[in-house]
Amino acid sequence: MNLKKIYSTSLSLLTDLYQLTMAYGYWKQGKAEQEAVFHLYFRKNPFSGGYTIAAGLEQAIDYLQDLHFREDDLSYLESLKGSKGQPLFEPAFLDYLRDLRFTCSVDAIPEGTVVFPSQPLVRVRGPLLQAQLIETTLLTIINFQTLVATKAARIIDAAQGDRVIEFGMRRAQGIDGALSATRAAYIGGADATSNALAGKLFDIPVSGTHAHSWVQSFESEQDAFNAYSDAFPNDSVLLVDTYDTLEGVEKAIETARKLQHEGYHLNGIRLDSGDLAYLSIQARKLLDEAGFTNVNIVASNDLDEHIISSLKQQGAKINIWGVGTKLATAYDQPALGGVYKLSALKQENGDWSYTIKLSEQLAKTSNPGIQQVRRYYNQNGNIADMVYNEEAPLPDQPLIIDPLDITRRKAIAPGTAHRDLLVPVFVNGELRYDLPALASIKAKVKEEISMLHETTRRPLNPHTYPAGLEENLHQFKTSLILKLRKIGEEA
Ligand SMILES: Nc1ncnc2c1ncn2[C@@H]1O[C@H](COP(=O)(O)OP(=O)(O)OP(=O)(O)O)[C@@H](O)[C@H]1O
Ligand SMILES: O=P(O)(O)OC[C@H]1O[C@H](OP(=O)(O)OP(=O)(O)O)[C@H](O)[C@@H]1O
Ligand SMILES: O=C(O)c1cccnc1
Repeated sequence: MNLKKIYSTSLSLLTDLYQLTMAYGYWKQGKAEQEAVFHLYFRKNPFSGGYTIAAGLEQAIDYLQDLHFREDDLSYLESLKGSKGQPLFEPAFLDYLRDLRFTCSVDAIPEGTVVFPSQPLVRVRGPLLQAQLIETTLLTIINFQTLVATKAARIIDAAQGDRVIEFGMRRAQGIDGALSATRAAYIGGADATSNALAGKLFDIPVSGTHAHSWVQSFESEQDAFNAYSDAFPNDSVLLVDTYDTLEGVEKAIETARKLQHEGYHLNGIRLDSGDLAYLSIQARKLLDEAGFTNVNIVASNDLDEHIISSLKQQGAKINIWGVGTKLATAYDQPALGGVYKLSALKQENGDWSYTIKLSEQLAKTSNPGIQQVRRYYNQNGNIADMVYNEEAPLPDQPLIIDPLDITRRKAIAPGTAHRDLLVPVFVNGELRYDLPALASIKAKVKEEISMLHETTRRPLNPHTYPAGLEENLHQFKTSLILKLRKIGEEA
């Protein structure tokens, strides 16, 4: 399959087959237009961290806005056969799909917001068939970008204000993995990327050094450095570890002298192996002694937030961090585990019927209702988050209950400042959301993280931020669980 063809196709079939078979079933049952509410949320902060950064909404919006089945999609569906060779879908259903346009209302938490487990990042309300159909695509977009944006934020925190360049494309999960990872890493705080297409598509600053092959292709390391700096007299970062790192630094200093003589300056050196603390300290000493105090020291080699923190503690003299594999692939936790669950269905009499998915594990039992997330804060930062049912009245003094440990409760004093996190994105299929620029999403992440207590930010065994269900919603959920368990026992 030609890559160009993949990237120009409609995304309507970028879904699991079961979304289409359920759509057919709903249509046959006359349930296609029944109003339903789904929520997209995750159950656990990734990387054993204390917070998560929401990302991916812009691409989710793109997908929803363009949701329609083209003739080539319909021909493909027409060609699908059941086990007895009969067509999987009847022609009248394909006609229904041909005319289908997205008419749901969608509320979402803006990209770059700090979020916590069980909070809906996206709420979809509309015809059951449509709201169901979009599950997998929303999840594939939002799960991955949220994961990588969170990883990036942790790495940025560890770098304590130093520049971080994302180098991950070669190890990313395929082409879209690379592009999405670069976008999400930039949102999470990376300053630049080596990925030129992502630079072009998303207007992300691009940056880079050179590879070992550049040095290997010359007679000597010195020739290689001089030649590279001839091409980029003020923008060369020389990779010094092809043969012997500290000898490489000496040669880079020679090139820096040559550049200085010609009225230019060496931008930096890059270390890519060995003991990065020791080598950076020695390299800094050599550079400083030669008068090149402004030459940057870039480091790369399987870095992540833990190694960066350790190198900082060891007094490493690295001021730019190139981070690839472990960022772009979210190496230590390659999936977020976000889910999309049905929580309400409109009955014929116009009343909502609330639904949950039971599980032996409390964490896996979904929440009912038409949910909103309220964040309480004061001048020192965030106090607590509460998921509540928008359809039920809220008490003056709400009580937040941790769904996983009902003894963990937080009462909110009347008048505490708050804001609701889910904002309207589509109203009956019409886009009503001004997409923020990537740079402002990135700035938002910084601001959002600054609202968290340092104990919630710490990478290891962080304090659990108070986030839970409003008491009435919690009680309603408990009563639904008990009722459904009883039904199960009677059956
Ligand atoms: N001082 C240090 N403290 C903690 N971790 C370090 C330190 N120096 C380097 N590291 C990390 O240790 C790992 C060492 O990687 P590795 O075993 O591949 O060694 P290497 O010297 O880089 O070898 P190679 O030449 O194969 O790249 C990398 O993840 C690197 O970032
Ligand atoms: O280590 P990462 O965080 O993924 O950063 C990107 C890596 O990619 C390049 O080398 P490559 O991995 O191709 O070769 P190497 O392993 O021999 O250095 C670069 O020199 C970095 O080491
Ligand atoms: O520009 C670099 O130094 C670079 C780019 C990709 C991967 N590793 C390093």
